Amino acid sequence: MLNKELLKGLYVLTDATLTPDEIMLEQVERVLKSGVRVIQYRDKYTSSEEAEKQCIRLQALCDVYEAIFIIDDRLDIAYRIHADGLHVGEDDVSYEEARALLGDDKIIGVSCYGDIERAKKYANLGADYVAFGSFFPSPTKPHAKIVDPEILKQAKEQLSVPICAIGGITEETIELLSCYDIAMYSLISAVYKDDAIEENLERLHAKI
Ligand SMILES: Cc1ncc(COP(=O)(O)OP(=O)(O)O)c(N)n1
Ligand SMILES: Cc1nc(C(=O)O)sc1CCOP(=O)(O)O
Ligand SMILES: [Mg+2]
Repeated sequence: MLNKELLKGLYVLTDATLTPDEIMLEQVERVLKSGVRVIQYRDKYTSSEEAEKQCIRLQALCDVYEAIFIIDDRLDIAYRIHADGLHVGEDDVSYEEARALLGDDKIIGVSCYGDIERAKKYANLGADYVAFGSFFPSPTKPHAKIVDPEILKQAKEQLSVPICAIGGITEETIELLSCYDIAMYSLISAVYKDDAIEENLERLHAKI
């Protein structure tokens, strides 16, 4: 049975550039050994066949650490490999379709950008978390629209599901969000910007 209580703290995503397949498993295991318990595979380019093989490896690794493994966008792979969960955005498969296929026990997160009404809609439909952002310029997603962090205050007041922030979150910017007392902070480059993964995570953990 999935432990949805683990939906808290740092939520670390993979990246086609910063975590290439040949070193991804080793990097993710270092992240898990540092105490992170929510991992996401996010890759827009790899073929479905190769992505599925990598997701099988990542799910097995997360199982060893009793961590949650979520796949971005790719409902077919999440279903076929019985992944812990899926993350969907506005241009992806619908939340409703994903929930119908994956069932109630799996975790489904929804991107809500700067839209509190979208978050309320999907939280009411049963989304297990909602993600807002980007709050700061993101090296990984430079064209993402910047969102006012005040939406996190509204979300805390109006939503009862775990709230997640994403976009340009670093050891400097995370301090600007910690006052909102949200459940999860999603990040990529602040962790994998260099090979000092453990030190990067230690500094980030100290800020939340
Ligand atoms: C936790 C979390 N939040 C946001 C995203 C963004 O996903 P992405 O597929 O890059 O963009 P959208 O499809 O949501 O517009 C994510 N992967 N994880
Ligand atoms: C995957 C993603 N989604 C975003 C959104 O705004 O929806 S920003 C983003 C990239 C996050 O990477 P970094 O921590 O390197 O900024
Ligand atoms: Mg998406």
